[in-house]
Amino acid sequence: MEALPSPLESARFIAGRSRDVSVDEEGARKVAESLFDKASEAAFGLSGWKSLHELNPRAASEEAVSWVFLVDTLNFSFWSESAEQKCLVRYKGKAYSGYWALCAAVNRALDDGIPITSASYYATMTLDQVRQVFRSDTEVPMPLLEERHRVLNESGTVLLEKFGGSFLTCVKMSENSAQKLLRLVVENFPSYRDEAVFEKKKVSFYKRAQILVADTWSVLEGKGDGFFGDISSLTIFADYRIPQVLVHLKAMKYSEDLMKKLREGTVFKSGDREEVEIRGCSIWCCTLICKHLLDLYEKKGQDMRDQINAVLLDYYLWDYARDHREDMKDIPFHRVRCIYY
Ligand SMILES: Nc1nc2c(c(CN[C@H]3C=C[C@H](O)[C@@H]3O)cn2[C@@H]2O[C@H](COP(=O)(O)O)[C@@H](O)[C@H]2O)c(=O)[nH]1
Repeated sequence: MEALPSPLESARFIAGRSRDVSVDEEGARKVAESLFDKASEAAFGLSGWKSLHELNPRAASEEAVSWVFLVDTLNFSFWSESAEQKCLVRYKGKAYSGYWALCAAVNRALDDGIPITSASYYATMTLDQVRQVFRSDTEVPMPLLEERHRVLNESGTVLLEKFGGSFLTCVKMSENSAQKLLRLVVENFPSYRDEAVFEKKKVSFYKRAQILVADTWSVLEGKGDGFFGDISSLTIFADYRIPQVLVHLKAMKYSEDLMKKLREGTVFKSGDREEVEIRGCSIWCCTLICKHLLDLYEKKGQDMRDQINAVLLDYYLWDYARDHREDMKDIPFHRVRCIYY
C-alpha cells in the first residue's frame, strides 16, 4: 500500500494553501497562554480519560482494549439534522447524545449479555441486530446504521482472520510504536483509511486510526503494551467539533463565503475542498498551540514533553466543546455524512 504524507505533513501542506480557512498564529498563541495552568493539572493528563468519563472502561485489560477497538470503529457521524430532535440512549438513568450515545449503547448491550465487543459476534452481526443494539430512545435513530453494519462485519472479519480476533494482538505487534500501530490499522482495516486529494496531492487525516491509538494508550494507562515512546507524534483528531472550538477560541478563521455555507447547514462531501481545508487547518492550528505551550514551559525551565501532546490537547478541547455547547451555538460545525469522523 502506497504510503501517503502523514497527517502532520498533510496539515502543513493544506494550511499553506488554504483559501477559506486560516490559522491565526496570534490566536493560537493566546489559546496556549490560556491553557498554561490547565496543562499541568492532573485532569489534563492521561488519567482524565477514565476519571472524567464514566462510560469509558475502568480496567486496563484485553476486554477493555476490545471495547476501545469496537467503539473507535464506529466513532463517526453523530450529528443530527436538528439540535432539538436527536438520537439519545438512556443508560443507568442518564440520557446520552452524540458519541456518548454510542458508548452508552455498547455498555447497555454488554449489560444485556450481548457480546458486542467480541469480533466473532460483530463479524457476522445482521443489520437487524445492529439496529437493536444501537437503538435510540427517541424517534431519531443513530445516523448511518447501514454503514455501521458494513464496517462492523468488515472489521470483525479482518480481526478474526489476521489478529486471532483480538485487537490487543495487533497492539503487541506494534512493539510500543504509535506510528507502527497507526500503520497496521490503516493497512489492515479499510474503513480507517481517512484520506483525500488536495490540489492534486494525496493527503491523510487518519482521524479514527489516530484516536484508536490514543484511546488504546489511554485505556492501558500508558503502561505495558499501551506504552508508546512516540505518542507525541500523533496529531489531534480532525472531527467536526475541534474546528468549531478553534474558531470559537479565535485560533482559526473561516472566510465569509464559508461561514455563510456553514450557517445555511450545507452538507459537504468527504474530500470537498472546504472540508479538507477545515480538517487540515485544525490539525495545523493545534500543532502550533502545542508548540507554544511547550515553549512557555521551557521558558520557565520545565520540559513538559511527557505531559503535553496533541492527544491530551485534543481530549481537552473536545471535552471543552462538549461543555460549552451554549457558548458555541453561533459557531456552526461543518456537516459531512461519512464513516471517517
Ligand atoms: N477530536 C476528537 N473527536 C472526537 C473525540 C471523541 C470521543 N473521545 C472521548 C472518549 C474518550 C476520551 O475521553 C475522549 O474525550 C469523539 N469524537 C468525534 O466527535 C464527534 C462527535 O461529537 P458529538 O456529536 O458532540 O458527540 C464525532 O466526529 C466523533 O468521531 C475526541 O476525543 N476527540
